[in-house]
Amino acid sequence: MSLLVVDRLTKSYREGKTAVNALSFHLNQGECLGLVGESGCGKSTLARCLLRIEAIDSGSIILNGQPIEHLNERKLKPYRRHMQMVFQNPSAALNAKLKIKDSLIDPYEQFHHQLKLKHFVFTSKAAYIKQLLEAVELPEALADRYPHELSGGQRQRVTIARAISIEPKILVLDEPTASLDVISQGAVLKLLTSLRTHLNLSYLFISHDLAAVHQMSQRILVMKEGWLVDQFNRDHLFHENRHPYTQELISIF
Ligand SMILES: Nc1ncnc2c1ncn2[C@@H]1O[C@H](COP(=O)(O)OP(=O)(O)OP(=O)(O)O)[C@@H](O)[C@H]1O
Repeated sequence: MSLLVVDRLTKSYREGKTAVNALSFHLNQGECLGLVGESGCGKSTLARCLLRIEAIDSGSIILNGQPIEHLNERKLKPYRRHMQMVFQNPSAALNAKLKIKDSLIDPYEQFHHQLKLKHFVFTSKAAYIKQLLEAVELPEALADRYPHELSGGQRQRVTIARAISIEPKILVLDEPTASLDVISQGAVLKLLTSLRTHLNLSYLFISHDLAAVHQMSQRILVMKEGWLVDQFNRDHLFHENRHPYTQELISIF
């Protein structure tokens, strides 16, 4: 059974524009599914819909066999834990007034009643924070700093540590390296790949960068103007029967 099944998901904004059109796909346990498309094609809207940050018009989102699209906030809470998101801009995602350790502990404090951690061990707040920082290859000393005292790459590692802290099944990664320089981008992608294996995570990896999506993913979805126009195994990227739009993306690969 797939971990996440999305069936004919549709989302329009008030202006009448349909940002996501009858989109269907599935995500299997342990895989990285790439989603590529140019700016404005609806990638972030889809991500926000999956996380139920944004209401959908129609379609269904089935997480672990349970339709979640109509659940109210109270009933949604047990499912929220299983799907976490990493945003493009770590500065916006972290509270500037909180020390790193306080941002990192926040998901645990929200969800600890329902957590059965398998990888991390909670013996004390300090010991747990130390494990989280180690997992994303950051020095323990950063725990007492504020976000502005970290580099962009370090800040994104903190948001990744926070997302994995409650051991979700799925990470929705929305352009997680777009705000970073090329060296940090490569390092963060490498870290994400290693975390997926070690924590048995599944990723929806969203990017406008086909090369990054190809590097990270086992299967690839291509979106254009709200529609899913192509989907294929990563090894089939260069097949001649690719959609013309995918071929256009390949030409600027
Ligand atoms: N809150 C909103 N209100 C109205 N229209 C919106 C809103 N958010 C997105 N849109 C529109 O929906 C479409 C899809 O936007 P979306 O941000 O999902 O695309 P994207 O592929 O993630 O783009 P980018 O890569 O630039 O972030 C765009 O036409 C955008 O203008």
